[in-house]
Amino acid sequence: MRLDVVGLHCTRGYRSLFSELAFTLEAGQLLLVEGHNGSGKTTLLKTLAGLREPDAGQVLWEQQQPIVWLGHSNGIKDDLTALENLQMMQVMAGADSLLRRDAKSCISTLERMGLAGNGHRFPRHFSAGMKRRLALCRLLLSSACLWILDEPQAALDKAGIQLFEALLAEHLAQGGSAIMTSHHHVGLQGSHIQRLLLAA
Ligand SMILES: Nc1ncnc2c1ncn2[C@@H]1O[C@H](COP(=O)(O)OP(=O)(O)OP(=O)(O)O)[C@@H](O)[C@H]1O
Repeated sequence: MRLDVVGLHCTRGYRSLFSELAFTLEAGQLLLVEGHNGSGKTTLLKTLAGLREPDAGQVLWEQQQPIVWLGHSNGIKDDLTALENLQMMQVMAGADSLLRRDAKSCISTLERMGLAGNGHRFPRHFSAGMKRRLALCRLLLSSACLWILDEPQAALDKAGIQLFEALLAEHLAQGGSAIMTSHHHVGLQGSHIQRLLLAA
């Protein structure tokens, strides 16, 4: 997988957030997008995910690939149980046939995310951190090579952050890539990590 960003320019209202932005992301690499509130991180991530058009420039894929998108909103349904939410995530990730949906993998995913025993509960009764853990289950249920994550650690406790970082490290070690924002310290290190500071 290879993603090239060339001459990217985005405005919001009358304000230019960034221009002539360029970078390349390859298999196994993580891009950390940093910057203060309002500097344009979410706008950049949405543009990279194809959820909004840039004002100029291009986002080029070597080969169009499925992605996992996780924004500020958890994208979970309060009126479905946690397990039903996971089944929905499996379908969204491409398991469109009833036969391919796998209840066992949903249960083990909940266990891995520290939500064992909560499968038949409704997320409307979950804490904010539990909802974020449920949302992060989509990372385990998808085989997409690129994760685009907007403040994935929001609302997570220390154990939740460690769990997320372990998932991310595993994904990168397997040749996956990720682009994420964070106002928290990210405890991963190495030459496969790039940083991009937006300073609008
Ligand atoms: N729908 C919108 N219409 C007009 N301006 C917007 C809209 N959404 C965001 N903006 C503006 O775009 C700028 C960048 O917003 P963005 O959400 O990308 O910032 P951010 O770096 O992700 O911020 P934060 O760290 O607070 O999440 C801000 O100045 C914001 O006011």
